[in-house]
Amino acid sequence: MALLETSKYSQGSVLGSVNPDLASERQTASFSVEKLTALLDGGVEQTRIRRAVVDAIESDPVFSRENQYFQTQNERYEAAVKKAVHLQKKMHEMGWTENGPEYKYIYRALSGDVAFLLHRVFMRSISMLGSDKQIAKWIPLATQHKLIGSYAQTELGHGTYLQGLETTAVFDTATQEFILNTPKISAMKWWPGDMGRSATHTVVFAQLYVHGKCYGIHPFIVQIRSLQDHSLCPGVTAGDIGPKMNFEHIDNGYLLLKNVRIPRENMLSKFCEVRPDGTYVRQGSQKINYFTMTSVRISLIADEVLTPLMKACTIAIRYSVVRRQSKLKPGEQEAKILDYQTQQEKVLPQLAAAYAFHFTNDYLQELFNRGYREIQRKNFDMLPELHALSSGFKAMITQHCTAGVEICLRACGGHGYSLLSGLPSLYTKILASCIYEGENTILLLQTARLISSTAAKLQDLIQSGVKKHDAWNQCTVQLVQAAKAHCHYIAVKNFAETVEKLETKAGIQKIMKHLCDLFALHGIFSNTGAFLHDGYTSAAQMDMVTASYLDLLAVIRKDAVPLVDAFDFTDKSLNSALGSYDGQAYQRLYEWAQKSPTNQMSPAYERYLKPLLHNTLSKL
Ligand SMILES: CCCCCCCCCCCCC/C=C/C(=O)SCCNC(=O)CCNC(=O)[C@H](O)C(C)(C)COP(=O)(O)OP(=O)(O)OC[C@H]1O[C@@H](n2cnc3c(N)ncnc32)[C@H](O)[C@@H]1OP(=O)(O)O
Ligand SMILES: Cc1cc2nc3c(=O)[nH]c(=O)nc-3n(C[C@H](O)[C@H](O)[C@H](O)COP(=O)(O)OP(=O)(O)OC[C@H]3O[C@@H](n4cnc5c(N)ncnc54)[C@H](O)[C@@H]3O)c2cc1C
Repeated sequence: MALLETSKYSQGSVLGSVNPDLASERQTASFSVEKLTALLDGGVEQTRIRRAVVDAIESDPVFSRENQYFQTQNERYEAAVKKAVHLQKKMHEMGWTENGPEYKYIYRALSGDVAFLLHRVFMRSISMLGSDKQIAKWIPLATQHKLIGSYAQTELGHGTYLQGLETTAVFDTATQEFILNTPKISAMKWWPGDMGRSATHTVVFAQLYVHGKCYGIHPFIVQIRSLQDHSLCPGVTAGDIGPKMNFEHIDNGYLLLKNVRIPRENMLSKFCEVRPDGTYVRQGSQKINYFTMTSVRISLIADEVLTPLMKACTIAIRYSVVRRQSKLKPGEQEAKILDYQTQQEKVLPQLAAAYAFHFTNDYLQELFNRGYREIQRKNFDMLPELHALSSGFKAMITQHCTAGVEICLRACGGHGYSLLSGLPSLYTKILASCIYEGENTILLLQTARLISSTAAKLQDLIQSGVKKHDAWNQCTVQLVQAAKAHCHYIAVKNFAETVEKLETKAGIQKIMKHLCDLFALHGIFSNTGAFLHDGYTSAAQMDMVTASYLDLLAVIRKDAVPLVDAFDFTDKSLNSALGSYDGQAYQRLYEWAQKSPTNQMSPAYERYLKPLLHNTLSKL
């Protein structure tokens, strides 16, 4: 086997040679991988900065994820806190700052395996909903980690229906304080990240009461643990909610409040305020207090949703060219599984979606920044559109990418089911994105409030005497579908417009055009019924769609490995025995399995197995 020059990204003790089945795939790229990486990063300089951050993080043993698959929840949490604390030192050492060019690459370089995730959402809430005075007081403390924050909105009894939240904040004019209570078990805050063991403060969302009148949900800063000894503050009960499907590194917790008093100044008051005499004043929609969610629904797409799909595509496609199984042509050697059309039809549409949503994310971020600038000028006109788009795209993209990661996992057969492939962890983590920051169905229904076609049915039902809420409920399945289609259409349109503007040099525009066509055709191919039902396409046209779709699979298959190489993930960030740059999957699986604690002698032998076998033995 030729000892080919391995990428600087290959790791570990394996021979160090690239699997020739993988090497050959890199020799026929129709485009410049380096130029595509630079396009994804937004320029050559951005690629350089990102790689420098990756090198600095991955060369530091504290950030290693090598044993991650063998750790308990407690070990994962402790390691994540250690990394979060060490990161502060690292940032200082490297001269990285929150506003510096390196900051946005740190989380991706850590593969998100770091504590205090909700501390960032805590800070985002204060930046967006706090007055200038509150920002000046709390943001420096949070930036320097002189406190650790959380975001406590969801309760045991309510996550979706915010109007139903039961935590109360009653204004006491005499003492100029709010008194916070979670009056019954269903009011207990449940799920807030960093709440279980880390946070000293949190933003609590509670129903505001002044002089007996309820003003709806508002955000309040509450200290929950002592800054001296981390003991719980008076009236506060808090703890960890226990084992989860993933996010073992984050201490999701619960919070009970019993007559906890906080100063009037602790209600976040950029847009809503309670004056000393109890007068309530608000600027703009009352929903402005939901704005943190709107912003996080867009912020989470890149790191929590696109990166996992890109990693899953990288693992599944590299594995699909080193895994040979069964004979495609009699008499020849076993085929690479990526040569089977069905394998192409599994993984290549996911690859196209990863590129499509990368460009969708750029579009959303730009739209959000424009809307946020207006809101900062107290012009709330864009708020409804921002809400509708952030809700719809968060739901559509998380749903699409979660399904895509699962397809990549299943496309790797038995080895995909091993934690050592990296795929199960990617899947169980991305799955949560369909639930948190707004369960997807709910969010699609928010978008669907704009959808005209089903409005007609809604109108007919109401005119026929059906009550409005019943009529709405009887249309929700179609509304959800319509909202998804609406967002998918925008994603296709945006991808096509982006491709139009790409440089033709280096084969970039051509390969992006193929991916855009595949993404669009896959959308039609997967929803044949809807397109035929509406008379939008004829059966003959649908045959053309199918033919073009399947032809494109064979075309893109030739560039599949260079297309995932362009995502530029190091072996350490993939943390996958199947997806390494050198394609030595079998050697890594075997090598990594030896590290598993399950290969140390278990007490089960002496205690149970040996007596069983010997007892049986004596009878033989
Ligand atoms: C900070 C850096 C971040 C970096 C990235 C970090 C990523 C980290 C992610 C990983 C960690 C995950 C952490 C998870 C945290 C959470 O999950 S926090 C909790 C999230 N919870 C939710 O999302 C709750 C979902 N429910 C709702 O949003 C609302 O209840 C609802 C479903 C939208 C309904 O609203 P409601 O007021 O209850 O009733 P309606 O009648 O439906 O709406 C009334 C009108 O208000 C408008 N509206 C609703 N929401 C908004 C909004 N956000 N913005 C603007 N407008 C809104 C709605 O459209 C109605 O308007 P009209 O039609 O004009 O009446
Ligand atoms: C990993 C993770 C981290 C989280 N972190 C945080 C955090 O840091 N802070 C925080 O506050 N919360 C957090 N959450 C909670 C999360 O925001 C909620 O779980 C989410 O908003 C969904 O609400 P729910 O759990 O009440 O689901 P429910 O609303 O009970 O959903 C259950 C089902 O009911 C359906 N349903 C509900 N209402 C309607 C309706 N009107 N019409 C049709 N169907 C409906 C839903 O579609 C869904 O199928 C986290 C959750 C997870 C999984």
